[in-house]
Amino acid sequence: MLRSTIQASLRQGRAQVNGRSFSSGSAPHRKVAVLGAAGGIGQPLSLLMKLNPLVSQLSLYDIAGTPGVAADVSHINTRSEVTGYVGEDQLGKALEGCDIVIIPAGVPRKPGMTRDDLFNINAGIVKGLCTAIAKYCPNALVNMISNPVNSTVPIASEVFKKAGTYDEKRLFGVTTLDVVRAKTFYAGKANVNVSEVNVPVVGGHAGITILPLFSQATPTANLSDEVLTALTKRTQDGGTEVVEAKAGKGSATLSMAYAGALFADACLKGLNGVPDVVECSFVQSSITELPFFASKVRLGKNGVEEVLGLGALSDYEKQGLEALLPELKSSIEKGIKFANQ
Ligand SMILES: NC(=O)C1=CN([C@@H]2O[C@H](COP(=O)(O)OP(=O)(O)OC[C@H]3O[C@@H](n4cnc5c(N)ncnc54)[C@H](O)[C@@H]3O)[C@@H](O)[C@H]2O)C=CC1
Ligand SMILES: O=C([O-])CC(=O)C(=O)O
Repeated sequence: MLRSTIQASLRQGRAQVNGRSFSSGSAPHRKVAVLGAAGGIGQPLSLLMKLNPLVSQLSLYDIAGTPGVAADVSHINTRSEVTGYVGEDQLGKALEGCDIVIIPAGVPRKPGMTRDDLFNINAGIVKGLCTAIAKYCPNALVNMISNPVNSTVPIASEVFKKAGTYDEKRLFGVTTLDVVRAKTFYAGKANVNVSEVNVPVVGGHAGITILPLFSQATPTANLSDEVLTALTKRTQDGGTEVVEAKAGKGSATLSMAYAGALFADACLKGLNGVPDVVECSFVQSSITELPFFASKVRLGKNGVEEVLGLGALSDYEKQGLEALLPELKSSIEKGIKFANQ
């Protein structure tokens, strides 16, 4: 995982790709852009991507503040060359030749808001950035962090369709933070080593659309229904827990940067041909009646290699799945409608 990759790179300047070890200089060239790089997520995410030896070129773009962030991050003695780009005039250069574009651009929540309350501002931001991606790096994998993910991913798909560049294998809503939280909370209650925990989280990325499948969690533990319900609710409300604790100063940034860096690292490994890279993500899907759905996805050289099924669900999880479908459907439709206005 990212942690071991980073440690290995710092110790030896080497990267593991497809079971082979490359010196950092000989791993495949990979350009990664962070759009919104000067923000609360963007800055620590830029730092973590700078530590990733699979990245050779790091492109940091924002509407303000990127020269400083790029100068700062560029002094770190790791493989990638860092360039800062500021303002729309420089967006094309930031994107040209990108293998992966990570998008944490947009406004965060304040207490009392839902993620959907961000739609009016963030939908336009995402539409603009995706229009540029279609023009300057149509083959890049897009990692969408900007909320509401349940709508911004459908917006991106429509923008790409209109531009004639849509490839469903290359568009991802980043739901890794839900998995990170589910693992942490589960380990606490199950009293197991958190580094060994796996929990799939499916559905979408807002409230009840976030459905952790604790019945499939490993290592297994005999938790009561009451505990499983509490764990599910805490995972669904994890974002709100942080928004309230930050009391008006934004939403999760550090844990999101970690989660975003993990997901981008998985995408890089997939591109580089590492086998059996599986992460949960909100992607075009046919495993439910909805056109987009988060589930386990096998990543490969072209992005999504396989969307994996849900596996066996408990009765509680089956009910959660039924309950989330209408809300997720309407968020998806809202995004599609906006993009086609
Ligand atoms: N997917 C997930 O799990 C999570 C998603 N988020 C979302 O990530 C987004 C960013 O959150 P923060 O970094 O905390 O916000 P922030 O306000 O600290 O940073 C956002 C950055 O985006 C930039 N920006 C605005 N318009 C832009 C444009 N057109 N092009 C490029 N950059 C632009 C701003 O200048 C700012 O630097 C929010 O929408 C938030 O809800 C946050 C946490 C978790
Ligand atoms: O809750 C928010 O607004 C930010 C977010 O998506 C999360 O932390 O999961």
